[in-house]
Amino acid sequence: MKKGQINVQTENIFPIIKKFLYSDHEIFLRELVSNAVDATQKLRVLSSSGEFKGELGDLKVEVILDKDARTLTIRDNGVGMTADEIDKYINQIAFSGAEEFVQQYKGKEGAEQIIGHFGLGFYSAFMVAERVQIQTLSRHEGSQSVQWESNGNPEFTIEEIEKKDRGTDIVLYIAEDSLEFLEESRIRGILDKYCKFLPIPVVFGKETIKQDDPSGEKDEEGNPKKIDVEQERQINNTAPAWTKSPSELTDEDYKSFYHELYPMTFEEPLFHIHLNVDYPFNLTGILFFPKIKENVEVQRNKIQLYSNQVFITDSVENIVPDFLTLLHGVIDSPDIPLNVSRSYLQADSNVKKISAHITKKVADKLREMFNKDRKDFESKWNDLKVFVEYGILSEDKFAEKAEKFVLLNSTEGGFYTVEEYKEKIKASQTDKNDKVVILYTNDKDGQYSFVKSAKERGYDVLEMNSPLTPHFISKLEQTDTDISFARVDSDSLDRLIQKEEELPSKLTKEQEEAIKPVFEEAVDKVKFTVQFQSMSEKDAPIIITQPEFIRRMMEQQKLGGAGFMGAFPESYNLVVNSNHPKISSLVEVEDEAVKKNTVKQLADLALLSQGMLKGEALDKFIERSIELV
Ligand SMILES: Nc1ncnc2c1ncn2[C@@H]1O[C@H](COP(=O)(O)OP(=O)(O)OP(=O)(O)O)[C@@H](O)[C@H]1O
Repeated sequence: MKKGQINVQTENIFPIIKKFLYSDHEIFLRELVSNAVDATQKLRVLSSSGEFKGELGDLKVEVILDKDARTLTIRDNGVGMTADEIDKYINQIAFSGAEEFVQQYKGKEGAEQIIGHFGLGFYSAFMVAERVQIQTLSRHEGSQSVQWESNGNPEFTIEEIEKKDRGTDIVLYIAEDSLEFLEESRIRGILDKYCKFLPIPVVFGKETIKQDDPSGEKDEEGNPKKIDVEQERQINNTAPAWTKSPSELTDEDYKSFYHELYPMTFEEPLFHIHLNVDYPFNLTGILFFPKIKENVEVQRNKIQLYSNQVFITDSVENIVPDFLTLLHGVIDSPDIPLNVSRSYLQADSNVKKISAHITKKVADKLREMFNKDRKDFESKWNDLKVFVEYGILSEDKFAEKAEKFVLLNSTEGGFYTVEEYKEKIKASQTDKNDKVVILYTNDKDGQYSFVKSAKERGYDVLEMNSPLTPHFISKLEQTDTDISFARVDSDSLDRLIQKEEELPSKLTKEQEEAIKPVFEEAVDKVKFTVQFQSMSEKDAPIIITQPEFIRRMMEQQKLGGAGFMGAFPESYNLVVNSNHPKISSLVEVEDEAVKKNTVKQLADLALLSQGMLKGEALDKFIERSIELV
């Protein structure tokens, strides 16, 4: 047997790093600015541990665009590098000086905030530059400044230069195919996206601000005169709200941070959760609950993922549980790697732990709000319900906890937990098979007559009109097999909540069969099935129902999630109340035309009461009604 070591040829691996390491070329700026921030943070750590004795000065990172020279420079006044350090950290790909530093200074304040991990980030510069220079002066006293240069061949040169200030300039000579990175607006956009909350000031370009005139001159109204002053434009807020402790922040601070995150959103969030975990992983962040209205989709992709205040991504699907993507806010964890690829992120075990933790925190927060101030919780319920229902449907762990605070809303106005509601209606709405039948409407006005009849019988009707209702109630039925849900218009009340006693019918089976064809003729036979039922005389002569099961399946299918059933044809029951005087007296009518007309009119009225009478049929109905008047 022979042992060996796989040999990596730099010439071959280099193009791969350049082209494929990051799918998005703009990432190079995030990497270089992160390195510059690291370099200044390191200096802070060294200074506080007494190893660096010089002046820190104003630590900052500058991004400088020179369109004429076609260069983009990232400048810092951090630790700098000696020629030896360049050799060690830059010339050896995938040897991370950052990782080495963190190991060495473990436990020292600030050391954990170092961003780099892999020792690859610097080379992302070659995704956009045809030539890169590092001009650097190390923090060590009496150091010689040096310049490293390479066109990514991968040969490099290193030479002594004159550089007075401590720190590093990374100079990118932008390549022909990447000229977009010489546009000020493009660079500004990238910095805004990735660097908005970095812990060291990052400046780019200039801005004009108004300042009191130092000469002390006053305007006409006697106020200090303002003059325009040009100053460096700082991109970032170095101490964003999530890095502070909740006790330092007021509700207003949270709201203004929300608007800092989403400048284009005007609505206020409902409430927030401040995350702060040290163990078993590090995580900070603030999650905001937006008002979730009907449309679930537009809300997504608002959570921003950061690692040590460096923006990573805002498409967090598959990283946090699906239902959490409805929330807004920031999650920051140094344990989330600055990603090499998305699939890497998804597979990362820390990322998985983090998402389980957030799910738990969110459920706990809702539970706490419910327990602490139920009235307030109820007042927010309309905005919360889609989120909670979605959570229950998609995460079993969340569902277990949410059982205690998910609310049902009666059309009479009250809010009940499932347990409370069951208790409330048990006496009147338990059927002969001991099922507690929960009646609901998704459209109080559209199903008005059904809701009214149910109430006249002493039943309660819930209002359930979220887009997730069909899935949600199926889930509740699975969890508690003692209950079943039925929309008020899905059958006659006698059938929906079957009791022992059945009313006797005023018509014999033969009589029903004899007049049935007249009803069948009055409506579209494919869509409607005619049935006779002995209901109360006070109920309507005809009602149109749509069986709960089929309708729910159709709705679930529309939402996605029950696609296996194939398309359902629209189908309804035309339920004829054999005890209604208008129906029972039909058998005595001799004149066929009168009989037909009466049935047609009654059927149309039933359709009309449900908004199902349209077009030509409606027009004919009106004509016939005028005739009758
Ligand atoms: N501006 C800089 N000032 C001082 N040292 C730097 C600077 N940029 C890079 N370095 C050194 O070069 C090393 C390699 O940088 P590189 O970006 O390739 O990797 P990294 O930052 O360690 O990890 P990552 O790939 O996660 O960014 C750094 O760890 C650091 O020691």
